[in-house]
Amino acid sequence: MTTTEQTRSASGTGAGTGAAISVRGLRRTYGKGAAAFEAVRGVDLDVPTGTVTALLGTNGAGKTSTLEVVEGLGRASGGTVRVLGLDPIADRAAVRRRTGVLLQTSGFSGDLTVAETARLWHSTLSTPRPVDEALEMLDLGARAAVKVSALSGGERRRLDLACTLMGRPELVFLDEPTTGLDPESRREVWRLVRGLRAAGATVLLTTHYLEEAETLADRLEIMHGGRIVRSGTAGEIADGHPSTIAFDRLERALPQQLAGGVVDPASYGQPRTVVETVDLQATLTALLDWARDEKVRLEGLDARSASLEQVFLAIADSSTDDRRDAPTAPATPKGA
Ligand SMILES: Nc1ncnc2c1ncn2[C@@H]1O[C@H](COP(=O)(O)OP(=O)(O)OP(=O)(O)O)[C@@H](O)[C@H]1O
Repeated sequence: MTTTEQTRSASGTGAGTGAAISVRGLRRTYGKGAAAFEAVRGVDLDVPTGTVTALLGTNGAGKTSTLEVVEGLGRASGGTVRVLGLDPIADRAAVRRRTGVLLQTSGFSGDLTVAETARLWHSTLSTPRPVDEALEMLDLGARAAVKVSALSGGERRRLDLACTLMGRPELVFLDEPTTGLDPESRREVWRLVRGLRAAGATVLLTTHYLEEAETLADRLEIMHGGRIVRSGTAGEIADGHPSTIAFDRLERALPQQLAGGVVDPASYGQPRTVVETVDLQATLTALLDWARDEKVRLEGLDARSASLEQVFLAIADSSTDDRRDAPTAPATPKGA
């Protein structure tokens, strides 16, 4: 059987029938009084049913703090969250039956074998796939008799995933699913995520791998400083950002028309000349025409369209994280 056949198709939650997750004005504050720190500062997020959404962000941006509230594992200080049309805390049992959660660390006991761990997990679920099948899906069949403490980091991550998918969830939360995996295992996880999506499941994942987000996700949400600062497809997000032309430093000045686009190369991590442009073809043509006329050789010439990586680095560099300085909003208990 394929992942597609195995994944429960939720009645009334097929692709295009609305948002599997809807978050409005989400706030989350840690601590109290002068020590209070507002990690999430008014997040709006919609995850359409049957799609994959990637939540990206710099370290400490607030991804896990957001995800925990949506998963029903943490309380919001303000705002509303609906998951499959339900409240993830008040309707925890109903939501849990229909969702699979992969945390950053699973906490499985190292003393149990892979099969024992999977069987234990199996016993907590209402309509799970068979243990053997779940282990085979993650290529762990041959490791069934091995103690969890003896598994490699990548094998442990695959065991976590096998348990997450065992309950045939229609909504799956994956917090950094491929961290610690080798490239081959990472691609295997990507294949599984695509299979889930093809079966009509909804996936919300966090990742630090931009390639992973670009490859897997229908939509990206980029967080910084507790807020979502960019949303859209990878193409939409990169579109508003300039393309770049880079080459080794020259002994002579560039013509005015090109010099205007020269930026600090350090922001691209390069000790070279970097020219930003919103019209790559026109600027590159002007540069090459000038180089030909002036008999200048442009060593190490490199021209590239805007990438998600550039946008991400620009967000991390330029926009400030003002959470530590700002007063926090009054904390309102969820459901109050
Ligand atoms: N229990 C807590 N008490 C106080 N501060 C916390 C707590 N949990 C998280 N934070 C802080 O909230 C901010 C957001 O943390 P969070 O883990 O949500 O970020 P993240 O985007 O998931 O980061 P990473 O990519 O590093 O995992 C960080 O500054 C973090 O130090």
